[in-house]
Amino acid sequence: MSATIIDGKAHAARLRERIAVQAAAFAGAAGRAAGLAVVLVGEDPASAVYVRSKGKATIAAGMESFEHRLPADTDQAALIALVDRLNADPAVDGILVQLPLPAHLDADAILTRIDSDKDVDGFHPVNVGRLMLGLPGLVPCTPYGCLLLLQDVLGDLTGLDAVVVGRSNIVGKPMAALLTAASATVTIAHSRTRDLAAVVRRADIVVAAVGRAQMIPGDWIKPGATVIDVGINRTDAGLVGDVDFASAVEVAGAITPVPGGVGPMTIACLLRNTVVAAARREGVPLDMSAL
Ligand SMILES: Nc1nc(=O)c2c([nH]1)NC[C@@H]1CN(c3ccc(C(=O)N[C@@H](CCC(=O)O)C(=O)O)cc3)C=[N+]21
Repeated sequence: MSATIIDGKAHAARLRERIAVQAAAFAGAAGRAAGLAVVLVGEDPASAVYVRSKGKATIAAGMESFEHRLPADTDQAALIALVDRLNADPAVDGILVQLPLPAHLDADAILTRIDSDKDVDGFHPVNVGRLMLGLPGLVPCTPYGCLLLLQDVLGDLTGLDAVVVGRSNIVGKPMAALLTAASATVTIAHSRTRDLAAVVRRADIVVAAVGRAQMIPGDWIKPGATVIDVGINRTDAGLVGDVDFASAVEVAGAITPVPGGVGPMTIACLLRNTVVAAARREGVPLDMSAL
């Protein structure tokens, strides 16, 4: 039996339509479009591609896009000065500083400098704290997109066994927090986990976010489990996930492809966070059930 393929691209397109409705409602009430500023330091080609598709999606959703491209040798003070300017700019509701930054820059200091109410990545310590406490805030885009896909496939997640493979600040840790808040039973596994195969095998939900090409084979997957593959690995064979799709699709109940799974949801959730941030800043009510 072959798994249902979770169409992240189609799901993201529907979400972007609903966001566009809310973005128009915001613009009508506030007298201006919601604005997203993206900062790219250096010219990593993959980052440039992502920034471009994000800019297009922002405009298509009826929001304003501000792009700031800085040379690779930009120093900390100059980047801090730009963040301060964007923090103070009333037309900017969301700020995203593309990661990874060149090694000579202190990424933590930059992310902490962003106004937490404009932190559409949800990486600021204040938003991380809000997520852990269950307070309203801005939630990291990739894990939020994964949660939406899981709820679409499974409905209520209460009591389900979820294993998150990977403990990064941008995916693994916030993913575990969201699944916990959704009343799943959550295990965070990582490179030091003993008998990872056995840990993954007991999961109803597997979220793979380790960044190692095809490291989770189908025979680790419990029959019928839902598999969310966050990995985007460029190999000679093209773009592949952290899950070995060919073998996993034969065992899973549902699985995201790479590309066309989680990636498009990340961008849609960035737009979602931008309109949510804009509405909170201006005190405009939104239909959050649409988002
Ligand atoms: N501050 C920050 N926030 C981010 O959210 C962030 C970041 N930095 N740095 C880079 C990563 C990567 N990322 C992706 C988003 C969408 C796709 C995406 O839409 N991928 C498509 C196409 C992939 C392709 O063809 O290259 C897919 O999976 O179907 C990929 C990658 C966001 N990131």
